Amino acid sequence: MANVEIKICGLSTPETVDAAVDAGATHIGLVHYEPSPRHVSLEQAAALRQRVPPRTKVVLLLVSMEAQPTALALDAVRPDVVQFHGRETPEWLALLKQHTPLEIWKAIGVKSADSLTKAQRFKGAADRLIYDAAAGALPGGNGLALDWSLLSAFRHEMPWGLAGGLTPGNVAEAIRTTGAPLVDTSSGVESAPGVKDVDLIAAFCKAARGL
Ligand SMILES: O=C(O)c1ccccc1NCC(=O)[C@H](O)[C@H](O)COP(=O)(O)O
Repeated sequence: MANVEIKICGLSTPETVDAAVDAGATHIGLVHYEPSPRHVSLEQAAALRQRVPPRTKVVLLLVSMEAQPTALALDAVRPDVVQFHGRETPEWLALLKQHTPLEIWKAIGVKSADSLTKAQRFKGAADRLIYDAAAGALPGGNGLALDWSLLSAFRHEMPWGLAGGLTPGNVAEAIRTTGAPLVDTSSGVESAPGVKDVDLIAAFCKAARGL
């Protein structure tokens, strides 16, 4: 578990970005999606991005945005990775890939083993798949876990990560069960929706590393 990558998602304040970086998160996520309690404007996202040292990668989350606003968002924030969490198709992502050097991640809502098989159509279009629980009230960030046994039984052909309902208390077991090379949390390190807790962020990173 020592080498597992850790993404702390839905950060919206300088203090919690610093806490994630200090705790050794490999990625921090900024959600640009107005209905989310974790939404940050492009201006806020760009300012938070500036605080992050090069060893920590910045992931900008977008949901079903058109091409022009996507390009504007990437230009304003200049993330290392763009994660799509909506209805984006492999064709759309493949087109975007021709126009940006950024890493492209695609979130997949997992309901059954079939969800994993179907997600392989993103091969060549996305650089990594993030397996999350199926969408609830929001496309992501619902604090719901997927059935981890589906992932342990699957032959992964693409780089991937595990999201959905991960907490400091269950992340070690999730890694043991699924073999996830990257774990991603949002509500599991919050004291209320959209309010990140610096102690929970530190505890999550420690637990993910098996410390
Ligand atoms: O976090 C949000 O509010 C959000 C809103 C819209 C799209 C995606 C969103 N989050 C994406 C993430 O990568 C979360 O970390 C992932 O869904 C896990 O969330 P959680 O189950 O709360 O840990």
